[in-house]
Amino acid sequence: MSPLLACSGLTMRFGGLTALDALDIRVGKGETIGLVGPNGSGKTTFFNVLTGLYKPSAGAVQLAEQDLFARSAQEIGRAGVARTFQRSRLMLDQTVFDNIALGALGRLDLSLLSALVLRGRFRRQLSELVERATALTRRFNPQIAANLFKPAGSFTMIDRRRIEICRALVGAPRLLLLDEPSAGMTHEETRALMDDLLAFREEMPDLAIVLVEHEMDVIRRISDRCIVLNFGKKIFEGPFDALIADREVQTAYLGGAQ
Ligand SMILES: Nc1ncnc2c1ncn2[C@@H]1O[C@H](COP(=O)(O)OP(=O)(O)OP(=O)(O)O)[C@@H](O)[C@H]1O
Repeated sequence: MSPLLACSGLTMRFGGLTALDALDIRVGKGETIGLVGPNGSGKTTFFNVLTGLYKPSAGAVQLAEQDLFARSAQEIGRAGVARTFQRSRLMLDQTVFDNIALGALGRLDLSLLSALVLRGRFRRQLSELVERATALTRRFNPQIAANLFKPAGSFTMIDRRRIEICRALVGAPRLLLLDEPSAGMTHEETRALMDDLLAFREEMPDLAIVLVEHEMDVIRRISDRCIVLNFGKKIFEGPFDALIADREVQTAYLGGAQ
């Protein structure tokens, strides 16, 4: 069976710097991949290329056999790729609902024609979106669902992360890219968020996840398979236990690789 995501020879150059070097990465439907590597190894660049923020220099990207190489961020989003960012991108003075609704923009018809002429359909779309946002946030924390129209800034750090994940999920993606969800959180908060994600995966078994994370405990708990990057190259692919034992990975983390 062909994988959900298939990247081959994926390369991203910034002038003389090769940030992604002929990467071959495959992700199956429902699989969770832990993507690790030292600082500057290309993890976020991989996400930026996959989501259309950067135009790759060479290679091929397919999602469910649909060619996504160098497509626009909107097209890629519509094809089913969603992400969260390392640094929060929530609009803190806007409501939780407004923040989550942004994740569904590509799938809604928000044209003036729709708003003026097809008012019934427009209202239906909006109320469906409120229902979806309520259901999603309730899975993570009922308190968020109960306060959907309060500003996102009035929530704790972990709830803000949950809201960001809900924003990524509201468009019903097939592939979810999580960029260091534990950043800025305590160990307890990280553990609670991982519990959420594990519970979530049970409910959405077809959703594929690529998780960038420095916390090895998180990678161990949540990944079906791990991939390690170093200087934009894939240096390891396999189960977590083998990653920990791998000499090249150890050298990359301790420095002095290459
Ligand atoms: N827009 C850009 N312009 C020029 N160089 C860039 C750009 N984005 C990333 N890079 C470079 O590409 C390389 C990979 O960076 P990237 O942010 O993808 O690494 P990372 O593995 O995500 O690191 P970290 O773990 O610190 O987030 C780095 O050398 C970085 O400086």
